Amino acid sequence: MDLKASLSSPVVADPLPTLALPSAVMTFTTPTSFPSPGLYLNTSKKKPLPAKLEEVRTNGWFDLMMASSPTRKRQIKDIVNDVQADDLDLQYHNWMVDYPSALTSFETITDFAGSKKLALFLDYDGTLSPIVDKPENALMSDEMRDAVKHVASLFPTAIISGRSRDKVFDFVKLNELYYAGSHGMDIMGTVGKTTESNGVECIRSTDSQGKEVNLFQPASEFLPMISEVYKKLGESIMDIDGARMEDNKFCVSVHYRNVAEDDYWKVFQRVNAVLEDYPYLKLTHGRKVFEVRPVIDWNKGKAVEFLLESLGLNESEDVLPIYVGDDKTDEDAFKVLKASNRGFGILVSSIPKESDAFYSLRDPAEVMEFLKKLAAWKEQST
Ligand SMILES: O=P(O)(O)OC[C@H]1O[C@H](O[C@H]2O[C@H](CO)[C@@H](O)[C@H](O)[C@H]2O)[C@H](O)[C@@H](O)[C@@H]1O
Repeated sequence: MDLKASLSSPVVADPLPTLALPSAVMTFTTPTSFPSPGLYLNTSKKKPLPAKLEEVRTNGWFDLMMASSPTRKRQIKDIVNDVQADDLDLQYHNWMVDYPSALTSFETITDFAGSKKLALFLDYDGTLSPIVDKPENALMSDEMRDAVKHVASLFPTAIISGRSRDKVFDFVKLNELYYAGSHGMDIMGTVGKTTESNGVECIRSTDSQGKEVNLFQPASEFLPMISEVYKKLGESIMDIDGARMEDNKFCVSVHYRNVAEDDYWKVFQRVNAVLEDYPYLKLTHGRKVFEVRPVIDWNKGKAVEFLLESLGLNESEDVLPIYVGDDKTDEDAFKVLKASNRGFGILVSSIPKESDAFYSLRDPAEVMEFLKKLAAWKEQST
């Protein structure tokens, strides 16, 4: 959707393939069925990870690790130099020509939305809560919670997070939302017309309030493998000061935010070594975190499509989905919206980044302001 240019470019066809579990969700073709635990533990098949450290270096993983989500200390060290600070400011402002602020472009957005029904998708860490050193301290402010609650009373709203669904619910504590945890591999949605997706059946369940819900868990076969690798990874990084693990149910995070820079590489090597034995798991990289997850063709973008479909919003031209997120994994959702030519992404970033989002917001404080403005606009216009 060329929202910035004309607000009306032609709709492009959905390029996403149809999937079917278990074999078709695999992003590589060799295995035709899911291996037994015995097989996948001792496999020597080529893993979908950079094989040699040299290759890894040239592929840019090392640079990524150094650059991702600079620590506050480093940011301060950087900005003590006024000239550098001015330079960064200028770079950011230049970048905003391509990714305008969703706040300053608010009228353009609402003009475009017109009478369309908005559907909101929100990432959690770095979007609704600021990035902090300890994952368990990434609390959402009460003011943010009120803002999310308010928009959710006006538009269908979902949180899509890399965290486990339970954990993200514990942070957000709002029953009026839909939740997708583990990068969309664990969705709790409405009991609507969607009973399956890509060959995976939804499971009928009840939520904490006893309401009937649909659970969609396309990676459930991977649970034993994930808990095994969680244990092995934990053992392998145990001696690295500051490195820590997080169990996100269908994926595992290895955090290195509190590791000395000189040891970053060691963390990567250890993770890589453990994953040598797991060709059915892949490694992605977030903000000072490695994310280990099943090699199924499922991500936050697919989760957005699934939720739109299950909410009965997928076919309608009158729906405008907006996705707000800060991380690499949110790019999958930005891409889906861009390709389907219907909605758009908003990247939360205080530094210039290449993205498939259309707009930007600097930080969670600006996200909150944007949500409040959306709610006020909706209430005024009805
Ligand atoms: O998809 P998200 O909701 O953004 O989850 C991605 C990861 O977020 C969390 O880690 C990030 O936030 C932490 C708390 O601010 C921070 O300490 C860490 O450095 C960041 O990477 C979460 O803890 C991870 O498990 C998620 O994979």
